[in-house]
Amino acid sequence: MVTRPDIEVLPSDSDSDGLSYVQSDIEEDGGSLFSDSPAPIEGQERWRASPTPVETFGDVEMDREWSCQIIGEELDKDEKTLSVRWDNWQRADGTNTTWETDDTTVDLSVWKKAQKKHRRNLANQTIEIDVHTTTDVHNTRTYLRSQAYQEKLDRVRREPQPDYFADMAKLLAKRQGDVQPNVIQRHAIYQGSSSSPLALRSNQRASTRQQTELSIASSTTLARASSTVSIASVSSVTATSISKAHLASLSQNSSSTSLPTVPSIPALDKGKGKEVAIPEYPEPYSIDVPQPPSTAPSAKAKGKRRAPPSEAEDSDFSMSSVHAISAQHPTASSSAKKKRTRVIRSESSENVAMLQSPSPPSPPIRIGPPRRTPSTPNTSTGDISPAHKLRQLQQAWSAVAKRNGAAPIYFVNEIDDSIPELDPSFRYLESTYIFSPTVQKPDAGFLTSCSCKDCRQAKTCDCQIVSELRNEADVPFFAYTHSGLYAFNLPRLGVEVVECNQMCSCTNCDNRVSQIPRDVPVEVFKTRHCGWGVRPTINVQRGKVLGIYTGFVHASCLVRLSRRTRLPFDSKIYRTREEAESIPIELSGYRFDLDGDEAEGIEVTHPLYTVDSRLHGNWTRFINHSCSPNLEIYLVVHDTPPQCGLPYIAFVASHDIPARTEFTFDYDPKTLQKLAEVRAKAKGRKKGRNAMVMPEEMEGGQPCSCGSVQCRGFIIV
Ligand SMILES: C[S@@+](CC[C@H](N)C(=O)[O-])C[C@H]1O[C@@H](n2cnc3c(N)ncnc32)[C@H](O)[C@@H]1O
Repeated sequence: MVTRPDIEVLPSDSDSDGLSYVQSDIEEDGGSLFSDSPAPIEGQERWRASPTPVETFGDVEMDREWSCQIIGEELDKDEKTLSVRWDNWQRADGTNTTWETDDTTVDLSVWKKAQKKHRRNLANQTIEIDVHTTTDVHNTRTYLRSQAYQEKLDRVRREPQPDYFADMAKLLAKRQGDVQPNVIQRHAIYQGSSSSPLALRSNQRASTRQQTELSIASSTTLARASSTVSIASVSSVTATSISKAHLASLSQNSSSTSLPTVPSIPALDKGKGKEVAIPEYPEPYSIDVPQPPSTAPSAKAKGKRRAPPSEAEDSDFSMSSVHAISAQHPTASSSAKKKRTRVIRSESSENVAMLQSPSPPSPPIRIGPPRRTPSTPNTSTGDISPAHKLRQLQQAWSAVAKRNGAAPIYFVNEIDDSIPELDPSFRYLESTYIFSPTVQKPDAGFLTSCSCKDCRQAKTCDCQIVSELRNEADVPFFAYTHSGLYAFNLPRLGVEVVECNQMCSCTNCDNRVSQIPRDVPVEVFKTRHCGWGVRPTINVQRGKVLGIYTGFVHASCLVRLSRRTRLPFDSKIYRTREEAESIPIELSGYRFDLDGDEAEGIEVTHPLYTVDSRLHGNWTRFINHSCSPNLEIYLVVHDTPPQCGLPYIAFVASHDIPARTEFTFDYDPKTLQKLAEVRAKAKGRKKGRNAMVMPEEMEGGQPCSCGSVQCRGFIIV
């Protein structure tokens, strides 16, 4: 109300739709405000005054009250002109609006307040408008809009800004699910010596491998067009202002906390395992030595696939549990059987339950020479018999295997009363690695994925196109047969089979053979000359893929990284691979270099890793060497890009293997070649000694007890 001495101004209804904006606030084309206004002349100011002159009232009666409403405004470059509608005045032609300058005595407060409110609403609605401090507001379409920007900017400055980086971290974490948001860092090029135990050796030319520098900056080299998640796409949906460097630092920060945690008591099964059809096995601890069926079930018939378990899911059982159990173990009682039934049915708490429930009465597992009487646990002292410990191992390992959809693992000792030497903290991992904090496992977004219908067509399956598995015409080919057996068609040792992965749209394709849960039950048994070994309880067909070597993966140049990691066998910290190789031979036999396939002297361009199965691992850690082996190994990847040096080592039957025949593989196939060369040179020396001549670099090997007629006499571990 009020104000101008000569005019009474009615308050305008600030919320009414009657607010009229002479200068449209949604004028998108930057053109003139009115359709009849002349088009702007190039180079001229856009903010030109309306050609309409400001009216003067002349000699109007000054003593009467004038009521009016502001109905709009027009903006010039520097000043605002208001359109005012007079209630008790009109021209001869009936029009009753006039233009008033901004310095009018009309009370503008209500109008301004209404305008401000309107602009605020506009600013709120236009959430798609990014606020950039660098934006020149004069490039926006209208003055009102630029005001809205300005007000929004002011508000954003006053209020906490959205944290794009936190959002991005959340997004990454969400996308990766269980997978840790790791990104491989740049690693210095390392000259690999490839002389460590169980090395996969071959004449592979490193030059055929691509350089692995999986920093975010170079991620595009890995993110093929078919990748369903790429950093590029991630950034585009969030804030374009996030630099890749920022993102990299984010990922790397998050990865610093990403060491997979391995619970000492396994986490409860939250149903993941239920996706898998778990074959029926005899209850692990209620069996005698299992009787092998006549034929091995085929992978296709039995092996339903499952998503690869997370490390935590896969892990499981520690020997300390054995001790915990043994301390509580009561004598067998009738109630034990009931409890046992409950435990077995309750998959979700299988290992936890093991700690609480007594073991069943001793089953007749054969242990020790037949003449000995099996000892029973002495509950008063906490001592338990070797037979009992074996049973507990069998239960525990089989429980984890079962949780992962895999067949049982039995333990048998028909030689003496020893048990396998396992560290008390040993944990069973059926099919995954545990990563050291220094290993930056690349996130799943870097995986190349496929969307093909038939992944057997290697040349059209995007996953396999990146593989080096190619024929002479450089065409990719499939690594497996139609019945899911390994085809033995790798051009050379060291070439990785690239299987389909979690990002592929095929969920159950034929290119996932090594990911099928093991359906061959195995028996860890005491051998006569080579410590503990392992054998199948059923016949195994040539080409059958049996499992992968699991363990703790660390960068090869840092064997021991953290004082928190308990390594009772070996407490020294090794800074280099050379130092690491100085560890006692009896301990080094459980390490597998993942780059052992590289030809010596050739520059290795990806980080070097070693899998150590002393504290974590599975049944494959018991596979002994033979100079006439019945297993072969090959490299396979499905949850890391092929170029980053983190393949799995898969074991495959290279012959038909009858049930209860020991599994063996050649720890160092390349030795054969070297040996032939050295022995050829040694021709002419005393006969008989020739057979045992060792190449210099093989000195330090240990005598081989494989018993094969083709025995080379020593093994390098
Ligand atoms: C990976 S472990 C195999 C499991 C091992 N036998 C055990 O009892 O734990 C490798 C170690 O087994 C022994 N070994 C394997 N094959 C052997 C062979 N042919 N002759 C002698 N010892 C062998 C060596 O001590 C070697 O360091």
